[in-house]
Amino acid sequence: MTSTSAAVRLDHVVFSYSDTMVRFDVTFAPGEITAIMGPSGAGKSTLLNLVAGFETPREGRVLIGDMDVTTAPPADRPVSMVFQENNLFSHLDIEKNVGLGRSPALRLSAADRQDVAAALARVGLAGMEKRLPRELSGGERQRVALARVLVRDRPILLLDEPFASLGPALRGDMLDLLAGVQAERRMTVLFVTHQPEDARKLAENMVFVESGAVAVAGKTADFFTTSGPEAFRHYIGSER
Ligand SMILES: Nc1ncnc2c1ncn2[C@@H]1O[C@H](COP(=O)(O)OP(=O)(O)OP(=O)(O)O)[C@@H](O)[C@H]1O
Repeated sequence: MTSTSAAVRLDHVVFSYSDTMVRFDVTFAPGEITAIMGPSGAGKSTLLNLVAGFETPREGRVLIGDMDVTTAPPADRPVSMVFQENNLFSHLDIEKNVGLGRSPALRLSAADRQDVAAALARVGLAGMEKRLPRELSGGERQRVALARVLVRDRPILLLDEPFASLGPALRGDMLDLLAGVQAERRMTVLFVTHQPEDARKLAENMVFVESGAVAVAGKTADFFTTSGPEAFRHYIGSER
């Protein structure tokens, strides 16, 4: 089971909430991880919501590979999403929460159940199938969300500060897990984070969003040199 890599493109997209307008014209490299950084309120979550289909552009197009998904409902897009929290249904055990990635009605074949078990083992949660989300730590809950991504097996993964509420050591473990999973599946990953070191560790590419638009896009390594973009250096508080 392998997702096929696909680019994500926002082609001259314009979108507005009541008093905020964003304009995005950007392409995310297929099969790679791109960190999306920028000040609070810059429009990072809005960008992910446009790709996921929770918001629809007023102008422009959203493309996933060759597919124009501009007006497609979220369920029809080849996308998985993990938020900072509340990814799981509290009344369903872990196995069912992961199974939802395969069948929203939880009609699971024997092969589906095997995939659920394999995904839970892959994220280090074998044996916890019957627990409820409240019986897990915050880090374990995010592992469950990742296991669901694995059984869903879509080519695009959107992550909105998924590890922000975890301590540094745990965050490091989760980044390693995510890097491993991405290397196996070659998903196109858009990873919103406020942590420069997370971007540096995980993401080959970086998109810096400011005031509702992409201010700079490039290789992550270039952002961290002394001649990296000034807006980014200012944002991370570096005077280098
Ligand atoms: N549902 C909404 N209705 C109206 N305005 C909204 C809505 N969601 C976001 N906004 C506004 O759109 C702008 C961009 O918000 P967004 O959540 O995309 O920013 P962000 O970069 O993800 O911020 P943060 O880093 O704080 O999560 C903000 O000014 C915000 O107040």
